[in-house]
Amino acid sequence: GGKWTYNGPDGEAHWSKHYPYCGGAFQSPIDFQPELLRYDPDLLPIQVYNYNLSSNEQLTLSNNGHSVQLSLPSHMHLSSLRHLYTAAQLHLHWGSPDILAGSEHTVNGRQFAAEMHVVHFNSGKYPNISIAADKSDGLAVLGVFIEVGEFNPAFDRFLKFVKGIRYRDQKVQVPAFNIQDLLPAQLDRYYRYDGSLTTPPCYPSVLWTVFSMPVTISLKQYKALATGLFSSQAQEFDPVPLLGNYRKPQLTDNRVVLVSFQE
Ligand SMILES: NS(=O)(=O)c1c(F)c(F)c(S(=O)(=O)CCO)c(N[C@H]2CCc3ccccc32)c1F
Ligand SMILES: [Zn+2]
Repeated sequence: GGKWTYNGPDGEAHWSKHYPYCGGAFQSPIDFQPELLRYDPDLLPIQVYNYNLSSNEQLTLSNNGHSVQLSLPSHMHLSSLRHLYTAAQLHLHWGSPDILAGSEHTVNGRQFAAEMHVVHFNSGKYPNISIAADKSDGLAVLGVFIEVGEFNPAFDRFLKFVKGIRYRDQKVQVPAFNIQDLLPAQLDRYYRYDGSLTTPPCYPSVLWTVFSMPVTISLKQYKALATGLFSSQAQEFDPVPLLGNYRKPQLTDNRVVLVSFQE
């Protein structure tokens, strides 16, 4: 799509000029404030299928100018939801090298260092993600909060290759690995609400599942993300660092956030 950024004249306050949904209702991310939360005992633990990819498969790691993105094969899917959702890609949102705050969703005002999104589309109803992207039941995204702490070997399976995708539109092939190792141990504790893409075109088409348990990566791993990437192309003169690629929390429009846990 057109050019949009996270700051300046094309920043998020201006997105709705070219992408009307960005100024609409049911936008994401949101702040999970205690008074919005309602426990729902019917929320089952998330079940992932075929996330354990074999290492002789290859995945495409790319810099799309807005994030670092890892393509995911179509035999990976989520099952415990009303429809069958097939994986498409995962990407991250992060802060800056000195400000370790870059998650999109926040918990009672607390922003985590980063956030990973695993994007799936409703393959039971739609042939591909582009068709599904603007349908109200089109997408299901898993959100994972990331804190800085212990080194994370699973994240290093792709973070160690970011040197090869420093500039926009660069891609590298990386050996596949068990994508479930990127998720927190507890898949039964999560926030659930209806929202949108957090980037233009901001379609209100996402069933959000954000795990309450964060994962950790080391400071060195975080810095690889926050200092290693540019949103500009390799041949451009003034390189634009890719950092702070998170949208601020949006109005809740009296939406209820269901939680699968009680304490
Ligand atoms: N935070 S988020 O999960 O809402 C989200 C993003 F933050 C994000 F950056 C992207 S993107 O494709 O990398 C770039 C802009 O669409 C997508 N891409 C999705 C949205 C629609 C679409 C269509 C085809 C392929 C991927 C996507 C996304 F769903
Ligand atoms: Zn995202």
